[in-house]
Amino acid sequence: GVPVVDRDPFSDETLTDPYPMHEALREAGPVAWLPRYGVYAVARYDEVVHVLQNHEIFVSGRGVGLSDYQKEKPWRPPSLLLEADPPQHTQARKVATSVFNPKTMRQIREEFQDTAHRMVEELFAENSTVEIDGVTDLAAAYPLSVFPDFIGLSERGRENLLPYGNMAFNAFGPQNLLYEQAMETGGKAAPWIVDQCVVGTPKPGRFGAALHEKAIEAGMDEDEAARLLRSFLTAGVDTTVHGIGAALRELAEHPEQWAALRQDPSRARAAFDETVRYVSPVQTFFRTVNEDTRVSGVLLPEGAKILMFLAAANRDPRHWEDPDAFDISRQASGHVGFGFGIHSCVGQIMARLEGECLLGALARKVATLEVAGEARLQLNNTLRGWDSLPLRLTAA
Ligand code: HEM
Ligand SMILES: O=C(O)c1ccc(C2CC2)cc1
Repeated sequence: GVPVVDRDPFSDETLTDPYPMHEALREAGPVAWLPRYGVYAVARYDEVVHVLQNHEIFVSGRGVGLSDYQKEKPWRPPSLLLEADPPQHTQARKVATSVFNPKTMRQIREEFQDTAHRMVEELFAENSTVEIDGVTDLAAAYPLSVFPDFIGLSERGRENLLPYGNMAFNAFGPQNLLYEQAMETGGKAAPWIVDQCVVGTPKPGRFGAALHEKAIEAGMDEDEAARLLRSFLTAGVDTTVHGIGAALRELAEHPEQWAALRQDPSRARAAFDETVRYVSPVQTFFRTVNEDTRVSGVLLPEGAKILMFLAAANRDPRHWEDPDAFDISRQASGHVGFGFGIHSCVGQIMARLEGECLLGALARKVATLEVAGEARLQLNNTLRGWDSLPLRLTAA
């Protein structure tokens, strides 16, 4: 029979320190059974990639959280990207990438770089040694400074973005206390998000309006065009905040890696990518088995939910050399921190741009980056990231 791993991936204890569970899951076998939630689990690199690649069998249209949309009502109208299968997904993805693409990133690169440099400079306005909170002062401040303007959101109400994203990411998990609390707080942020997605609301000439135009051109109605933009507001902020926060934490915890980045700031993009592999800000996602199938000999019946441990796959010793080493010179390509296959992250080009700009600015302007106190995790059913990160920085 299938190896049973009787652990709760969504408990505060496991969310705080998931590594023993990742090891237990990888060692249990290619597929495991989680009796706590009645779902299958894959934690080895090869099996996670197998599930992500076979999107006709392991579908997204029935929800990529614990809830099966064929059996339960979604908490909000399903995403046209994340919670859709071909052919609907194919059309939405084509519209998304017609505006969200490398050319667009080249157009905004200078603006993103200037904002990062200015933000790092301002840290040292009063003193050449400062103590900051790496989350509020940098990891959250930077994405919230560049992303809403890029989309063309109204100046007022941007404080709704993080709570709304936090709700969406908790909603992929079970209806535990984290879920309930996030739905309460995020529910208050939802009206502003919904309003900002309405066709005609985003500032003309910015990405939100451009996306709407392309969606309407492609034959979507205004509700679909609004829902497509909702995807970017949902996924576009909490993820990069946690990705950048994770990079600051790991660089402060590994002085030799900080020194390597200082020595060559052009390694900033690679440092961010290694962070996404090593920390995996998006820890897990589900798929639903759409027809009886076998994975490494294990029969998975139609209707089964399968939980993919992206973070465990990103440290699988069967795939990675010295997986638990944070090494910015590693060739991290192929990691599943941004997913894999047809649903792979459509925003990764922006996440990488933000990470590269912020870490590059730090590497050029900051001599030392040190931990200055106890960091505090922000627990979430899907995301791993810091709530606060005391750091001490000295200017170069
Ligand atoms: C460090 C930052 C980020 C991480 C770790 C991340 C991670 C992921 C992962 C793992 C997936 C695959 C989900 C699945 O297979 O079901 C995904 C998809 C997606 N991401 Fe990201 N993401 C990040 C940043 C962003 C940003 C900045 C945006 C938008 C501006 C974004 C928008 C999306 C969208 C729309 C999808 C769905 C794509 C589809 O289903 O075709 N993400 N992301
Ligand atoms: O389309 C969406 O609403 C959406 C929500 C969350 C994500 C996570 C994976 C980053 C992606 C897309």
